[in-house]
Amino acid sequence: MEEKMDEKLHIMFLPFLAFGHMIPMGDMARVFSARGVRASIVTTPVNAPTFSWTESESESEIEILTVKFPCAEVGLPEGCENTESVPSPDMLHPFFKATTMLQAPLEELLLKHRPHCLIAASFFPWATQSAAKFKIPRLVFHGTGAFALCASECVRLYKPYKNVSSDSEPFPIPHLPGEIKITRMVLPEYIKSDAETDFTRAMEAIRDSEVASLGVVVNSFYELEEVYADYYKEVLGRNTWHIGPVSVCMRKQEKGRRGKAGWMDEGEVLKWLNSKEPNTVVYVCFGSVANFNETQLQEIAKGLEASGQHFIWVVRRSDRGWLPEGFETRMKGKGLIMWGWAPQLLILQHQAVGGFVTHCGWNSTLEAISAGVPMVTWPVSAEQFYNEKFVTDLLQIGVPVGAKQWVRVFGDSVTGHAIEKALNRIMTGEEAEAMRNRAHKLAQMATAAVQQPKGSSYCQFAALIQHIRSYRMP
Ligand SMILES: O=c1ccn([C@@H]2O[C@H](COP(=O)(O)OP(=O)(O)O[C@H]3O[C@H](CO)[C@@H](O)[C@H](O)[C@H]3O)[C@@H](O)[C@H]2O)c(=O)[nH]1
Repeated sequence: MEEKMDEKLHIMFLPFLAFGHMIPMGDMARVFSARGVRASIVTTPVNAPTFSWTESESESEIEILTVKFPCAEVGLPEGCENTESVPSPDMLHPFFKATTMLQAPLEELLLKHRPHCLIAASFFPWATQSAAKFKIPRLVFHGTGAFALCASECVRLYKPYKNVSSDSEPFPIPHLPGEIKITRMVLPEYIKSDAETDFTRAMEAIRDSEVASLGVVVNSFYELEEVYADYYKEVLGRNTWHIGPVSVCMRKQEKGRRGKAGWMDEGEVLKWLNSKEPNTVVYVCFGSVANFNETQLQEIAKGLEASGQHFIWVVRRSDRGWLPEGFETRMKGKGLIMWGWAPQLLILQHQAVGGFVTHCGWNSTLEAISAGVPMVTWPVSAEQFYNEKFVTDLLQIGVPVGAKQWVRVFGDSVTGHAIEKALNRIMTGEEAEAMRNRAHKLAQMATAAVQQPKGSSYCQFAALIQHIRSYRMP
């Protein structure tokens, strides 16, 4: 590209069409915009409202560019434009196919707007090549932290699961600093199988495009995972910039507007929390993908009731028939069920919240770390079992509930008693106190990381901008 030192830098964002990507990339675009960069986000019409944090469009500093999502072309119902609205697991394949068809419309936008850099989600492996056609560098956004990126790459490279005799035999992840032990049960099937499938080919394309890209932006901060940030960069050879936690930079009025509209007005939720003492409420939420069957939901209800703790529990369905008899009446004032979606960031940051039962999606994990809240870890799928190890073994700010099996969407079964026990461990007693102290220190570090002029993420952001400005595509 031509000399660009004087013109306003323009970064185009292409988030994957899932809340776990759209939310942090939206936050990230806000961070870039707040630091004087022109930011635009490419998405589809149904997902566009996810990126409107302000009352009116004219107030927004971020340009939203929409492209049509080819639902009909792949046999998806009209309006099915993000992973949450995919009606059944067998429709995920057409959904992914439709995402590959966004390549041509993206290229039209790249040609028209000529950004200085494209930050695209890892699930768009073709984005590196598309951007290169216009001599635009591409950065990759994975959505997860350096620890999980390193752990999964070491498992892929060294295949340690081949040398154990049973699914439950623990083995260390070779070459990964820290003697981290896992079992074959926490690995997805596609990793363990030698068969070549569409999925394994897609994963390979993702890796190749990452290597060919300008580098990786990580929503995390260097001090949190120093050893792994260095390992990812120096041993695995990826150019990386840790510029998070991006959610910490969101303005107060934007925090309740992430994702989609909640089941309850945020003012009402805060009022309810204000009526509780500090560190007495448990927040229970499993992100935007994981799900549980009715038996498991009943066990969660039993565990919450038996623990005696106050709680806010987000349940991603609207029918109530499965609730234990009289549960809502008994829990009146004590517990709040939010049917659908909650303003998670505001809840985690409230002083009444003292514990978080989480599936260990990276955004939830990092949001809890940044808010100084200890966790009960209940991983389900994706890279969540690695994040659990990070929280429990390395950071020591959480206790595992005991989920042992990687499952695509529906979580492994856990008894109410196990939930009650884990809740008591993070909420009361000496162990809880020690975890809370460690969590508070990490939260202070997270805030310091994004602060000017010396915060590590603040500085890495400046270095990234400098790198983009001076970079010349070969
Ligand atoms: O009621 C809710 C539920 C979720 N959230 C927000 O939604 C995001 C959820 O993200 P995450 O915790 O990462 O969970 P998933 O939605 O499951 O995210 C997917 O994407 C992540 C990033 O790649 C991965 O780490 C996960 O494993 C993967 O399942 C977070 O910002 C939450 O604050 C809300 O605001 N309200």
